[in-house]
Amino acid sequence: MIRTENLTFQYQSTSKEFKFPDINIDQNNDLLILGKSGIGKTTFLHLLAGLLKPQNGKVIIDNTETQLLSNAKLDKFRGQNIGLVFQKKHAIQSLTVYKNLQARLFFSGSKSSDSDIDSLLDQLDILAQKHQKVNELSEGQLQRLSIAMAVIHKPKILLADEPTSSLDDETCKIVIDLLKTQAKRTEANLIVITHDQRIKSFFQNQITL
Ligand SMILES: Nc1ncnc2c1ncn2[C@@H]1O[C@H](COP(=O)(O)OP(=O)(O)OP(=O)(O)O)[C@@H](O)[C@H]1O
Repeated sequence: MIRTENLTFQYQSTSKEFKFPDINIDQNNDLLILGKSGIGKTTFLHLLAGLLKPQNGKVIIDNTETQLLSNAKLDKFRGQNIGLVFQKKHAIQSLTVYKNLQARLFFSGSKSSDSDIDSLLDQLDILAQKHQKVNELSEGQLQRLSIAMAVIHKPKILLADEPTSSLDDETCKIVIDLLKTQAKRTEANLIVITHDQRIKSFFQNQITL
């Protein structure tokens, strides 16, 4: 469960103050956040993830007000409870798919059996690439690995930043289906931010910034 109250944010070097609408998502629900380029979608997502701290307002995940946590506690909380699918891929290039997932588990302080890892890679159709290095993967396989890395530790909240903007229609649908399936599997709230109008029909709950 995630909700926000009266969130505002201002980058240090600028005079513009962002004011974000309140969101309130119950367990197992998804939300699509739409908005044109530059409106503040990534900024909002970073506030939800605790990568930025708001000037005012609250971000409440389960019963934790994350903006009140110290930086160290926030890092730990994020590592355990939040899965992030970014536009830029965060895997370590020189390591294999499997080693990247193990590293992700290590940093989140969670455990997963080898058979669970295999099952996830199989669902994402990259099991054959398990022992391949990241720099040997195709773009589509990299995208699937970034989803695997975002969900391997079974986060409560799965946040995706423009996961489909560079994809063709067919792959776009596959990626949204994968995100939804994985969110269901871990009983996570899925929040997707995008300017990609194609994915509107996939989400019941939507807001526009
Ligand atoms: N670190 C920063 N310092 C100052 N201004 C920033 C910073 N990051 C983003 N901005 C500005 O804040 C505004 C919102 O940026 P943000 O990335 O949140 O928008 P967005 O809606 O995600 O855009 P896009 O769809 O193009 O990715 C933009 O005008 C951007 O230039």
